[in-house]
Amino acid sequence: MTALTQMKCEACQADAPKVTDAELAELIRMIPDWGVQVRDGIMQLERVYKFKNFKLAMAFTNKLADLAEEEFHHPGILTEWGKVTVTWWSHSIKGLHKNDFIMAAKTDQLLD
Ligand SMILES: C[C@H](O)[C@H](O)[C@H]1CNC2=NC(N)=NC(=O)C2=N1
Repeated sequence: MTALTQMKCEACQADAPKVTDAELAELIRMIPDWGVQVRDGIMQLERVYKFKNFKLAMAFTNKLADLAEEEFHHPGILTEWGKVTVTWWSHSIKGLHKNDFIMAAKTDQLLD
């Protein structure tokens, strides 16, 4: 199977299918540092990245913003001194699409 980081996000229409439970179980194993949260009934992927200070946290945030624009798929981002909380879900389907797993894997690559 192609690595998530080699894939591109597809345009996610409102009628696009959410990932199935089986797909979720397979995909979440590919991004072991990410967790699944449910907020207001919406399933989301979330990871907290730690940094030495605010400047480094902000630099990561800006790289993530560029990635989101490149893929036209956007995360929730909470940037604080020394940490950045990143949350991925698909607004259009109010849940998780494969795009969110692709973007979580690509977010991890920003640390390289
Ligand atoms: C208006 C709508 O949010 C936009 O068309 C795009 C842009 N970025 C997006 N990002 C995410 N995470 N989900 C979306 O459904 C989405 N849609």
